[in-house]
Amino acid sequence: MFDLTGQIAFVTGGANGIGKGIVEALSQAGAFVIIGDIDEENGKKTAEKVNGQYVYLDVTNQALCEKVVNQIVEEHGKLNILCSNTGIFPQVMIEDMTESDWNKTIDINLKGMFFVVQQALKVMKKQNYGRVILTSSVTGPITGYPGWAHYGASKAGQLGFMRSAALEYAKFGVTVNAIQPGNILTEGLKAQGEAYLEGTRQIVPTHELGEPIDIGYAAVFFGAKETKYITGQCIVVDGGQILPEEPSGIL
Ligand SMILES: NC(=O)c1ccc[n+]([C@@H]2O[C@H](COP(=O)([O-])OP(=O)(O)OC[C@H]3O[C@@H](n4cnc5c(N)ncnc54)[C@H](O)[C@@H]3O)[C@@H](O)[C@H]2O)c1
Ligand SMILES: CC(=O)[C@H](C)O
Repeated sequence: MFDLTGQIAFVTGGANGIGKGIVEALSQAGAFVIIGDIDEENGKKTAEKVNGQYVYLDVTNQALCEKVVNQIVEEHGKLNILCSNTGIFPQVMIEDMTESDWNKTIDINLKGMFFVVQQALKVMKKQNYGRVILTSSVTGPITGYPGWAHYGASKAGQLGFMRSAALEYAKFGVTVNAIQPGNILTEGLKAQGEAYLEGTRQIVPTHELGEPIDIGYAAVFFGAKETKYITGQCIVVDGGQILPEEPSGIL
C-alpha cells in the first residue's frame, strides 16, 4: 500500500543503528535514499547496500545543513521525505553534569534537528509537499532514566518543536510527525552495557529489544503520501514497554 517509488528521502544519522533501519525500510518501499552522517565509512557502506547516496553531514554545523539540503534539491530536483534521526545518549547524573555535557547532547539532538528540519521545511513549502519525521524517544516525553536528564530534555524538546512546526506548515501539504522508539538494539544502546540490556529485556513485555527496521516501518508510514491527514503526532514503537501499571503486568 505504501509505495514510495520516485520519492527522494534524506535520513540524518543514517549510517548506523536506527537510521540505517529507516534507510533500509524507505528503500524497500521504493524511495531513493540519501544518508547524511559524520561516519563516512559506514555511511558509504549503507548507501551502497540500498543503491542510495552518502553525504558528509555534521548536524551541529548550520551552514553545512543548508548546503547539503540545497545540494540534494539541485541534484535530485526535490526533497520529499526528511528523517531527522541523529542523536546521542551518553549517561551522566545531574550532579556530575557539566555545561559541556549538557550542550553536546542538546546541540546534536535538539539544535541539530532544528538546523536540518528548518532547511527541509523551506524546500517542502515551495514544493507544496513534504514529510518530516523526527526520531524522538519514549525517554523524556513519557519515561525517565537516571543519567538521561539532558537527553530526555532534548527528546521532549523535539516534540514541542514538532507541534508548532506541524501548525506552521500544514497548509503547505507538509506533515511533521515523530517516532518514539523504546529500546532498540544499536551500537548506541549496546554502549549502555550488558546489565542495562538484560534489565531492559526483563521489563519489556515482548522480552526482546527492538530492531532498527521496526522504526523504519513506522517511518514508511509517516513518509507515505496516503498519511497526509496525520500531522503533529507520535507513534510509540517499544514492544509495549510503557504499558504495565506495575511489574506483575509483565508476563
Ligand atoms: N537505540 C535506542 O534504543 C533508541 C531509543 C530511543 C530513541 N533513539 C534515538 O534514535 C536515534 C538513533 O539512535 P541509535 O541508537 O541508532 O544511535 P547510534 O549511535 O547507533 O547511531 C547514531 C548515528 O548518528 C550519527 N551521528 C552522531 N553525531 C552526529 C552528528 N553530529 N551529525 C551527523 N550524524 C551524527 C552517528 O555517526 C551514527 O551513525 C537517536 O536520535 C536516538 O536518540 C534510540
Ligand atoms: C536511548 C533511549 O532513548 C532509550 C532507550 O529510550
